[in-house]
Amino acid sequence: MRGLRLLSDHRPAAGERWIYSAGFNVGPALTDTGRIDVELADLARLSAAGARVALLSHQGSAKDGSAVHLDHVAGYLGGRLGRPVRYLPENATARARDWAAELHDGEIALFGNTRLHPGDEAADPGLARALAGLGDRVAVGGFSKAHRRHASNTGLLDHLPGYAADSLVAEARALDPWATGPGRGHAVAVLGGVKPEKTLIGLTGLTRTHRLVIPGGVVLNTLLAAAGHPVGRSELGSAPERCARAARAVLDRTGGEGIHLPRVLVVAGPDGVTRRIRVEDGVPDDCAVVDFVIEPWALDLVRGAERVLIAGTPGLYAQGNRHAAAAVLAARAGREATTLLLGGDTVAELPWTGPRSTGGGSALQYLVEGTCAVFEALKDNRRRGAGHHAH
Ligand SMILES: Nc1ncnc2c1ncn2[C@@H]1O[C@H](COP(=O)(O)OP(=O)(O)O)[C@@H](O)[C@H]1O
Ligand SMILES: O=C(OP(=O)(O)O)[C@H](O)COP(=O)(O)O
Repeated sequence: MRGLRLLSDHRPAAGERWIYSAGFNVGPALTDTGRIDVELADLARLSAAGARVALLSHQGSAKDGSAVHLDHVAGYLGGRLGRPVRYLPENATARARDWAAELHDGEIALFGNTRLHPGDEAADPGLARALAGLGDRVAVGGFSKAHRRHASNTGLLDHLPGYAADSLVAEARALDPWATGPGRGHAVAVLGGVKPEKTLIGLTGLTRTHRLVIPGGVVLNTLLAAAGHPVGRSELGSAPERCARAARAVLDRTGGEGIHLPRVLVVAGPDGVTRRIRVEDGVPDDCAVVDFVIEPWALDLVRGAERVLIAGTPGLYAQGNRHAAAAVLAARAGREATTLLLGGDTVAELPWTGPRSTGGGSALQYLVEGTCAVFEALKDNRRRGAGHHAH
């Protein structure tokens, strides 16, 4: 965390024009509000000092049409902050810049979902420049996207002086003991979900530091395919070839040692009906892996581990495929404090009261690499004195 400008070191003044880059990647159902709650203290402090805050967040993706407007987040924020938070549905237009210029001292307004622009994820410099027109300084929160180099986080840092929000620093610091804690002898990681980072960073990195990795979700499907098992219509995620190469490299390096490959899988047929099959029989062409059975020896290691990380639901939990997840959680009952859940869907879906991080991919990157793209961009921003010509 050295070399960053910290928001906590800055005493905000009335009338200062801030952009606050947040990670409110939560759908209208607001199933889990953790990603909003972590930003409340920073926002309240800026507002109480009279700063004017143009709040920006991503949600969903332009790639699959899952990005929606964020009225639901503004409503929730207003309730929690005890003051109205308007949702202004644009962010890169002259109109949005006018709205930002008209904010009152202490006002917080949430501007359009940045993921409604394909250019956010493409780190379009023109979009970053337009977004930067909403303020004079940027506070970077949103730890859950700290591994991304997108227009709405690192892109803004090309134009404005950047400050690490307390939320960003606090979430990273909370992970430190999990990165530097016991090594192969004592730690177990459960991987799942659908995003490529679970394989590219999680499987690649955690097999070096953890006694046992239990792959689930797309990580398991990718490993099974890499090991030569037919996987039928199983989900292989958005970067199947890169993940397959990473899985093959892990298998070559480890010979499979320290990795749990199940003998029994739960597959769903085209009608959605599930049944158990043996891995050696292969997943039928019209079926997909949705869950699996963890071997008793592996559950013993989960039970005895000093620390357990769970990054991604190991099965399609929300659709009722809960066998692997339930077995892991049952094995950790009474040891909540040493069991960490990472990521949006994982935290929202699994019934767990222990520690959690709002970041899935970002937390894995931080744990494995010791930093994230956003921290490096903030350091670079400070070195360059970036944006200090700003009004
Ligand atoms: N075998 C599987 N096949 C398809 N999808 C899966 C499978 N296992 C888990 N998933 C999906 O992965 C989602 C979580 O993925 P991801 O976004 O990577 O996790 P997180 O948000 O916790 O980082 C779950 O909501 C679940 O629907
Ligand atoms: O949900 C997120 O990450 P996660 O699924 O790894 O927890 C973040 O909001 C980042 O979103 P993205 O993976 O669409 O860039």
